[in-house]
Amino acid sequence: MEIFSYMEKYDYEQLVICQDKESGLKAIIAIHDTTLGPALGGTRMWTYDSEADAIEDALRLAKGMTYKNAAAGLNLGGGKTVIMGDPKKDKSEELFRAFGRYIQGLNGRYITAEDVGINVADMDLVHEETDYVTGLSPAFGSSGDPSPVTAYGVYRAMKAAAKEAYGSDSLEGKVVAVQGVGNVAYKMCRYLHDEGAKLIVTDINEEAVQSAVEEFGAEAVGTEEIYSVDCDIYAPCALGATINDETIPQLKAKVIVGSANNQLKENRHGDQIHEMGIVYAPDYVVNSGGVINVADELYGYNQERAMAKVEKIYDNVMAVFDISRRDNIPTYQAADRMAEERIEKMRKTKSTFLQNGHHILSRR
Ligand SMILES: NC(=O)C1=CN([C@@H]2O[C@H](COP(=O)(O)OP(=O)(O)OC[C@H]3O[C@@H](n4cnc5c(N)ncnc54)[C@H](O)[C@@H]3O)[C@@H](O)[C@H]2O)C=CC1
Ligand SMILES: CC(C)CC(=O)C(=O)O
Repeated sequence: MEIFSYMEKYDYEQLVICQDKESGLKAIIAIHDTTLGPALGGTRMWTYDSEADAIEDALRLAKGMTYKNAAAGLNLGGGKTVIMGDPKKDKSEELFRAFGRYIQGLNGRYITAEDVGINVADMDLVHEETDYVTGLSPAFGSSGDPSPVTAYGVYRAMKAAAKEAYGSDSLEGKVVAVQGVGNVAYKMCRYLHDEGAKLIVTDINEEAVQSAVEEFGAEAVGTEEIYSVDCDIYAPCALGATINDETIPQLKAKVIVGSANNQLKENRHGDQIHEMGIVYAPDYVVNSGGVINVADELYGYNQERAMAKVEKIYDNVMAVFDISRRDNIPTYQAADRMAEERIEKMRKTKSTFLQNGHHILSRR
């Protein structure tokens, strides 16, 4: 990848490569756009095949956060970190504290939280070195693990998409094919099961699958089978790019709603599923519950206030469907339009000179 051309094409602000020999830290912090405020986005720890893959993932995820935060109505820009390493083997206090020092060095331009491979205890270690971290233990007066709230938001989004596709938002009797039953999806499955949905699940982690079978009476299928099962709703909840040339022809679902980031491999796949009449609830509108919850920490965490905003994910998804119908565009474009319009309006508002500026972080 030609890094500068890529950054120029999608208007990225900054890419920070962090290396610490002592702890083995190899982290990439990508900041996409800070028009709305400091960039907030989680840290992912993953065994990437190459440095180029890691950089590309950080960049793509950071841009997604700009749109997610804007569409959710947050006064925050978009950024993300990836740490190259195996979350089962390579974690240490030194690594997370070294990482925390790099974040502190950005002086509030970027605030982090959990993502795949990272937990609350890891973020507590990062907090030893920086204030610019959220999703800390409730013992710090913080909001804790964002995944239960993300799960609730995805469930609400699924109800909105069901309303759009079937005229009723009840999920009773609906068959939902869940790809990846990790932190978010497992909790999402509980809401679906309680409402009477039938679950088909897959995961590379056998234990997680077994638990879903036992607790929710889910049917287990292989990782490649999940695309072609007979179902009403496909819920991609593992990693990104699963809506692609190979999988689209296999899909039987009428609705796609899941927690994974960057579900469309390319935009043209969003066009394709739109033409097929599939109701696609755009990923970053659907999975914004976690970031809405951790962002509330910046005002002094209040669970009731945060959950009131998470409830609105239902309306946000509906607003995307309305824009899609009004402008006759696929839903992924409708979501982008909603986010971009907000960023542009705020860019104009913020162009008025203010002596000492005002910053969301000054409230902490
Ligand atoms: N945790 C959160 O609050 C948020 C998570 N997300 C996104 O949701 C997705 C899931 O996140 P978490 O549940 O936190 O992560 P997780 O790591 O707990 O869960 C992911 C699950 O997918 C499974 N998996 C990986 N590759 C697979 C494959 N090829 N086929 C089937 N299963 C596979 C993993 O074994 C794991 O159980 C990620 O894309 C993440 O970026 C988005 C917003 C917030
Ligand atoms: C998990 C979050 C708190 C933020 C994030 O990185 C995301 O929404 O993808």
